[in-house]
Amino acid sequence: MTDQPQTPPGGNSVDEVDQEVQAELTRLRQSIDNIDAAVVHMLAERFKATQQVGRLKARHKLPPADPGRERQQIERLRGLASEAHLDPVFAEKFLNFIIAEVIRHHEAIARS
Ligand SMILES: O=C(O)C(=O)C[C@]1(C(=O)O)C=C[C@@H](O)C=C1
Repeated sequence: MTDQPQTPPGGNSVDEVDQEVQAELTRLRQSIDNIDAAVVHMLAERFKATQQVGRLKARHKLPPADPGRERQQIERLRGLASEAHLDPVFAEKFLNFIIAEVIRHHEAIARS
């Protein structure tokens, strides 16, 4: 990730690019950093909510996973992604990745 060469073969080094290009890159990266921070904060809030779901499920001996609910979420998210011009396949993979982690947490709560 960070060990990529700074200068591709035949390309410009970071020092060589025009100052305007550098300024544009810096501006865009600031925006990316803000978005990444928002994603982290939103994920933290989501995990706070799912931890509560995990405790509720454990207390009432409900199974950690709910495949029916997941199907609904995936359908909904794929629709939202398409409307937002985001690849729905990526959106589905992303949601599945998060849900797999949530199920792992639910299982740990149920065992504890
Ligand atoms: O809604 C639930 O029942 C949850 O446990 C939350 C959640 C999710 O992360 O959205 C996680 C696991 C389930 O399979 C479905 C959804």
